[in-house]
Amino acid sequence: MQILQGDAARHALSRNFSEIPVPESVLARNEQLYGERLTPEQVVERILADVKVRGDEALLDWTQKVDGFRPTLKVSAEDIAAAEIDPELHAAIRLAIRRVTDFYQKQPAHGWIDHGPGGALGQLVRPLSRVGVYVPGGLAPLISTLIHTAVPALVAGVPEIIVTTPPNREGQIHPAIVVAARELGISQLFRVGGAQAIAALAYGTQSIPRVDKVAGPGNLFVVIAKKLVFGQVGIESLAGPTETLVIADDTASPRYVAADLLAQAEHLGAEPVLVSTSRELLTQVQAEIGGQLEALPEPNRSWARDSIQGRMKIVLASDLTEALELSNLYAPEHLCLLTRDPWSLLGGVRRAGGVFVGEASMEALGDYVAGPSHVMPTGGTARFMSPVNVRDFQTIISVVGVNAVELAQIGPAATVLARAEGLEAHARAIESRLSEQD
Ligand SMILES: NC(=O)c1ccc[n+]([C@@H]2O[C@H](COP(=O)([O-])OP(=O)(O)OC[C@H]3O[C@@H](n4cnc5c(N)ncnc54)[C@H](O)[C@@H]3O)[C@@H](O)[C@H]2O)c1
Ligand SMILES: N[C@H](CO)Cc1c[nH]c[nH+]1
Ligand SMILES: [Zn+2]
Repeated sequence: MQILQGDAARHALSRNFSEIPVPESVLARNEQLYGERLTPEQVVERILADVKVRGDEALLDWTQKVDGFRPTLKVSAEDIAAAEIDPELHAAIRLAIRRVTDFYQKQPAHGWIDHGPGGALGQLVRPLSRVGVYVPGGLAPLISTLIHTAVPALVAGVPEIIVTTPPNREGQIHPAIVVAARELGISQLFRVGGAQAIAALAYGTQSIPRVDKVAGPGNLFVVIAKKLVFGQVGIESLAGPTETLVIADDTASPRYVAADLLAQAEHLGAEPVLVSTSRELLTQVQAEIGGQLEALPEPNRSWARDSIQGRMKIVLASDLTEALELSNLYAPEHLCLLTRDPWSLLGGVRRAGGVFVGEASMEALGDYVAGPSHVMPTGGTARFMSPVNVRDFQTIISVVGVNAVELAQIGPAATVLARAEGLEAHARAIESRLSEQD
C-alpha cells in the first residue's frame, strides 16, 4: 500500500462532509433495488416523502423492499418481558449500562439562578420530552449502541424513549437488544430501520410517535436522513460509518496496531488510518494486517478487507508533532495513541470524537464498557460536533428576573440600542416602566 507523506498526506486526510463518498457497492445495490443507480440522497428523499404521507404503510413497504421482510412494527410488551439471553451476555449488558451511567452522571448538567441586589438571572436545564434512539442492525445487531445512546438520555432525565432498529431476516430484533431495552426501562421498541425509521421518528406515523430529537448512528442512508429531517426534529450528530486514526511510534506493537485497525475495519464502510513516525513500523503493521485478516471468520474478513483495500490510509510523519497536526486536520472519530509517552500528546489533540490513550485502552473496549458513549462524530464532523452526551438531551431556558433597581440602571442603555435599531416599540416598552419609577 502506498505510504503517504507531507502534502500528499495532508491532501488525503482533508475532508469535506458535504461530499460524502458513496461506495460503489451502494450504487450497485441501488441499481438492483430501484432499476437505476440512484444516489443514497435520492433514495432517502423518496423514503422521507413517502413516510410523511403514508405513515406505517410506507414503513412496511420500504422495509419489505430493502430488508426483505414485512414485520409487525411494535415489539409487544409480552415479547419484551419474555426475551431471554445467555447469562454471561446479560451480565455484560448490565456492566456496560452501569459503567456508561456512572460516566454520564459525572457530566455537569445543572441549571443555575444567580440572585443578587439587581434581581436574578439564570439558566434552567430541562430534559427533552421524547427522544428517538436509532440502533443500527443492518449487518451487526449493535446491542451496545442502544446502551451508549439511551443512557445519556436517561441520565438527562428524558421520560420517554422510542427505539427503532431494523428487523433481521426472520423479521425479528436480536433478543439482546430487547433485553438491553428492558434493562433500561424502555418499552417502546419498533422493528424498522434505515431512512424510513428516521422519517417515522421525525414526522410520526400511526404507530410511532413523533419525537423531539433523533439520536444514534447508522449507515449512509440513516445519516443522510438525519441531515434532511433536521429542523423538523433535532438530531444529536451525524455519526456515520466509523473511522479510526492510530498514531504509533517505533515503540508500538505492530500486532496491537493491526488489531486496533482491523477492529474498526470490520464495520463495513469503515476508514482505518495509520500515522507513524517509523517507516519500519508501517511495513510491519501491513504484514500483520495481512495475517490477522486471513485469520478472521467470514463475513467479517470480507467487511474488513473492503475497508482496508478500499479506504485505508498509511502515513509517514516526520515527528509526533506532524502526526498530531495531520490527525487534527482529519478530525477522526477515534484517535488511538500508541506511543512511548501517549499522555504527553493529549495536550495537542484539538479535534477527535474520542482519544484512546495507551495500549490497554483499545478503542474496542470503548465500544462496550469503558464508559463514554461510542456514538461519536465521523466524516470530519468532529471539527464541530461532540460524542453523544447528556447535553444532547436537554434544552437550556434563560431566566431574566431583574428588579426595578437594576432596570433603572440598565434600562436606558437598552432604549438607546433599540432606537439605534429603529425599533421604537421596544424602546417605549422599556421606558413605560422606567417612567413609572420616577
Ligand atoms: N459513528 C458512530 O458512533 C457509530 C456507532 C455505531 C455504528 N456506526 C456505523 O453504523 C453503521 C451501521 O450500518 P448498517 O448498514 O449495519 O446498519 P443500519 O441499521 O445503519 O442500516 C441498515 C438499514 O439501511 C437501510 N438500507 C440499506 N441499504 C439500502 C438501500 N440500498 N436503499 C434504502 N435503504 C437501505 C435499510 O433500511 C437497512 O435496514 C456502520 O457504518 C457503523 O460503522 C457508527
Ligand atoms: N465502533 C463503532 C462506532 O464507534 C461502535 C460499535 C458498536 N459495537 C461495536 N462497535
Ligand atoms: Zn466498533
